[in-house]
This record gives sequence, structure tokens and C-alpha cells, in this order.
Amino acid sequence: MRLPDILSTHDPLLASELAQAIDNKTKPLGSLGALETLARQIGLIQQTTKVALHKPAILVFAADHGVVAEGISAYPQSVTWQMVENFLSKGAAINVFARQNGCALQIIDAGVNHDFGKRVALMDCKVGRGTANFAQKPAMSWAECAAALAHGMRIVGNLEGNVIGFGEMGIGNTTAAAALMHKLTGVPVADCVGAGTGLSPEGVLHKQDVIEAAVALHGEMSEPLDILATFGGFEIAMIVGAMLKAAERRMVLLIDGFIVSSALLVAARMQPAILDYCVFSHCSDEAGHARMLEHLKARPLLNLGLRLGEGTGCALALPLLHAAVNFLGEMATFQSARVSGQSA
Ligand SMILES: O=C(O)c1ccc[n+]([C@@H]2O[C@H](COP(=O)([O-])O)[C@@H](O)[C@H]2O)c1
Ligand SMILES: Cc1cc2nc[nH]c2cc1C
Repeated sequence: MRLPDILSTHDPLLASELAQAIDNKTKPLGSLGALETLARQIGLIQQTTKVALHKPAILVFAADHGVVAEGISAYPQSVTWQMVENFLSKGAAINVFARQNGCALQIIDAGVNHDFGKRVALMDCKVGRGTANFAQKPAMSWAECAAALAHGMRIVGNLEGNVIGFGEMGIGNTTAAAALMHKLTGVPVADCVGAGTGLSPEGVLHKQDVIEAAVALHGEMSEPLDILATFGGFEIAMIVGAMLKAAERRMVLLIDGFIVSSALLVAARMQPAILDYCVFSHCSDEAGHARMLEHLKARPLLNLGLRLGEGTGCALALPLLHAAVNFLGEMATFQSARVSGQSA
């Protein structure tokens, strides 16, 4: 399997053209703050000052996790497939927000422990009926991990748009994400774990114990794909493949919450330049997310106390991407509007 090679967006000449275009707009220098940073970033990704967003889409990858057998979630595993049905019936939060903001939505069965039968709106990329319990053995075989990565790359290879949001659904996946965070950042497990769907403080301590015991069981490893196969999930691995392909195709990658960011930790260890393509939609209320974002040197656009997943942060941040692109494309310049451009 050939994994994508990702080039940095670094281009000093284009960066100065973008800075000039932004500074010539009728506003005090720097006054559009994070939107200016965003416009510059999108310009560097698209290699032009004439930026445009085309067919934005959110992909929601769903899968189950064997580690739920350890009692690490506030909800039963069956909620994963039930929420997939809810996505297909267009009743979930992500359906509402994607619709509101004109964003296409694709749901992908990456490995849910349920037989959905043939469904037109559900992309069947099932790698298995949930991962193995990583408290006992590696979550995935190498073949399963490779299959998930390959599905992710293929899905994004077939997309038409140039902005892609990543979402997920999977009871138990904050435990997988916290384990990945610990292994990839070195942050103590205690600072990686959180309440997920709503564990009590005692529940969070138990989750920490489960992860610490699993880390000891599996021993030292430093290769990101080994860490992914041992502690990850089918949806997380599929997101890693999808992210790598999206950056190779010079798309804008919209990052959602704690679980999607843990997939990015894996991808960024493999290809650090992927971070040039990432827009961080929000800081989740999941305890470890702020620290994870710090590790990624990320500045999230929103901080709304969300901890839902599904790609909801991406859908909510999308209007800010439109605002960044539109001000750069449509605002008058000091010259065109005959406004004095010199500060006093
Ligand atoms: O995106 C986040 O930051 C986030 C934080 C907490 C929970 N979630 C969602 O909750 C589920 C995982 O929670 P848990 O407690 O079952 O590990 C999964 O379906 C995620 O989409 C998502
Ligand atoms: C109801 C519910 C909806 C979700 N959406 C993403 N994760 C979720 C977890 C639960 C429990």
C-alpha cells in the first residue's frame, strides 16, 4: 500500500501576495483576526490569492470498540448502530447543522457491530464487527488496520470538493483516543482521559486504570501505525487514511473534536506537513482535548463546550471558512473604495 506523501504549503512569495491582498482590504490592519489567518492558510493550500470553497462535505466514520467490555463508557455499544440509523433518518445533530450550513454529509460504516443490510445512504466499508478489546490483545490486526487506511484514502480520492470535515461515532472511542494521545504525546494517561459521553469521576479513574494496564501489557512501541493498530479503532484508522489523502490532494481539512484530533496525531507523526492543511474547528469539553491541541500547536476557531463528535464542530465552523474566503474575494480595497489607507 502506498501512503500519501504530503508537501508543506510553505511559499514565501505567495504568502506575501496574500498578506498584501488582505492588508489592502478596507479595514484596520489585522482587524479580521483569525479570519485573516484562515484566508492566508486557505490561499497557501490552494496556491492562489483567488480562493474558493467547492462542495464542502463532512464524512462521519462509525465503528465499535471491543474495549467497551471493560465498562469505560456511560452508554451501551448498541448506541453506535442506533445513532447510525438516526444519521440515516436525518435526525441527529450533525444532520441539522450540515443541512443548515449547506454541507453534504456522508455516513460510513467503518466497523459497526451490526448488520445494516443494503442501504443506499450508508457507505459499507466494514472492516469487522468492532475491534478487539485492547485491554487483552491489539485492537486490530495489521491487515485490518491497512484495510481501514485504504478505505479512507479511496473514499477521499473519489470526492469532488476541496473542503472536507471529519466526524466519527463509536461508543468507547474516547478510551481509544486517550490511549493514542498518551502513546503519541507522552502526556500522562491521567491527563488524557475524560468523561466521554458522561462517566462519573470514579468511572474516569477506572478508564485511566484500564488504559494504564493496556499500555503496560503491550509494551514499548514508537511506530505510529503500530500504536494505531494496537489502541485505535476502525473509524480512527479510516480517518487517518482519509486525512492523509485529503492533504495530498491539497484539500482543506476541518478537524472536529477529541477523537478526530487523535487520528490527526497519528497522521501528523507520519507526515508532519499535514498540519499545514488543518483547520481546527473547536476545542472540545473532553478533558484531554485542550492539551492535545496545544501539542498540535493548534488554535481552534470555536470554544462552545461541545463534546458530541459526529463532525458537529466542523459543520458549525464552516460559515467561518466561508467568511474568510468571501472577505478576501469580495471586500473592497482602499484603492477601489477610495478610502484613505494610511493610519494617522
Ligand atoms: O468529539 C469529541 O470531542 C467527543 C467527546 C466526547 C464524546 N464524544 C462522542 O461520544 C462517543 C464516545 O464516548 P465514550 O464515552 O463512549 O467513549 C463517540 O460517539 C463520540 O462521537 C465525542
Ligand atoms: C446519544 C449519543 C449520540 C452521540 N453522537 C456521537 N456520540 C454519541 C453518543 C451518544 C450516547
